[in-house]
Amino acid sequence: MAEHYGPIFKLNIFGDTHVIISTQKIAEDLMARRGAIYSDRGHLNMVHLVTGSGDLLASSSEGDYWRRGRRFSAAMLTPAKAAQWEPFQEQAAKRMVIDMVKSPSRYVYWFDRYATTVSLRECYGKILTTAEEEEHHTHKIAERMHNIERIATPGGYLVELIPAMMYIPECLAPFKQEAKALHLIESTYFRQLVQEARSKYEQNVQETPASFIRCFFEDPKWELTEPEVTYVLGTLYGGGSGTTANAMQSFILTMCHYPDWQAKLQKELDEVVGSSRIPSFEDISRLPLVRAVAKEVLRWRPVVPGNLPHRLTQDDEYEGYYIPKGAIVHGNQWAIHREEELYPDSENFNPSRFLEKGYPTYKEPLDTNPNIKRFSAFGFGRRICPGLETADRSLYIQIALLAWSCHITKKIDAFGKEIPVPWYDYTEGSNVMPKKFEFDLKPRSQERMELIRASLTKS
Ligand code: HEM
Repeated sequence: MAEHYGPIFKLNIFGDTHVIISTQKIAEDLMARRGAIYSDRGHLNMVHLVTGSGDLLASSSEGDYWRRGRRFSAAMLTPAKAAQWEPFQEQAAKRMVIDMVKSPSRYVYWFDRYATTVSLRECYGKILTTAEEEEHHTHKIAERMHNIERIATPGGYLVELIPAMMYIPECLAPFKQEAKALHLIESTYFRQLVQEARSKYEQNVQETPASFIRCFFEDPKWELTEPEVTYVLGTLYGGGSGTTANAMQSFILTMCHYPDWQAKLQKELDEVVGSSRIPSFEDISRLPLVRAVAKEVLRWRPVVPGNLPHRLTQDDEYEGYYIPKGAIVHGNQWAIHREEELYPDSENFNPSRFLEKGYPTYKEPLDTNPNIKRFSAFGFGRRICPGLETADRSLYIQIALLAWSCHITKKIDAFGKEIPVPWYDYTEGSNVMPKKFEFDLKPRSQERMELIRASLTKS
């Protein structure tokens, strides 16, 4: 569409103006530089009903609740604060690798479990001790995210097209009954997590581990009520769970398609880390290819290809182009990530674009670049993903450990032929992942697996 209509164009959908932006420059000019008027969100009646009163931070209007919730989230997720979770991320990544080797076909679960255990630890200080507990919470948050995805999908509910339906009494409106049931499930779950954390905190403050909720309990400056913080944390927990896991699924898919890049990744890890110790966060500054691969996976197969829609709060004009107040503005990541001037030969997965002089996206020094700070895969302006400092660490450590210890290939069928892996067969919705595909994953050596296992039992 962008090729046909240009880098910015308008669509009228059932009376709403939608503006589609397909270049980095326009996205930055409008959503970042004019962020004061481009940072509201569109209102979805079903999301509003399911989350109680529009309390999901990611979908809430740019009002007082969003500002306070956003301030709290940003303070919890600064680079310095993000670093404190590295030991848990390393631990969870090692467990992911060990189980992945045992059962690669359960890859979706292993990546989801990684994200769930890390998010629960960060948000609520919660440590899961049994496999049953892990399964329970991993499924619970995955199901919740699928429900939100489903109800937020355009065209799913008539009430989004005919807002007057909101006046129909609940007993005559099945959509309201469904929303109420979903609200009860998710709000009960989020509330239980907060209550459990509070009772542990009140029983023994000294023993309560660091977490976002502990910061909330200890400091009244956040000016959030407990019901509000319950949903802010619910958003961070949910936001951190699906996205990182989806990106890791795309990483596996990419390695199946590009074995040469996997070999280069393994070479970098072998040179920097060697075979007698495990990669850790301390190595990341000397692993530019690990960072470049993570960034290129997010560029090539963005997790949120259409970004989350921003809403304009007053009439605006951009280079002679009129954009009315209330317009719903889409930063089309899929197209932005395929801008040829920025990403030459953009259909090709090529981490060199961040590592070699001559590419427009090359940047020195290579001990900190490439990185994903302010990268379009995380959105734009005041609504940019607040979780990117923990997301990048999660991607780096999982990619480093997987590539150091394992070899990922396409699967071979009973006749010795490779089972093809699709280039783009993804789920629909705002937050996408590859549909289930087959691949093979083998340890590069038993010694490396043994090192991982031994380090796990030690800590
Ligand atoms: C690979 C991982 C991730 C990707 C690709 C991703 C991507 C995004 C994108 C595209 C947005 C919308 C930005 C916009 O509207 O312009 C967003 C918003 C958000 N993300 Fe992430 N995210 C990731 C991980 C995380 C993590 C780990 C957390 C929590 C710790 C998180 C929490 C949030 C929240 C709370 C919002 C809503 C912000 C707001 O509306 O003010 N995300 N994310």
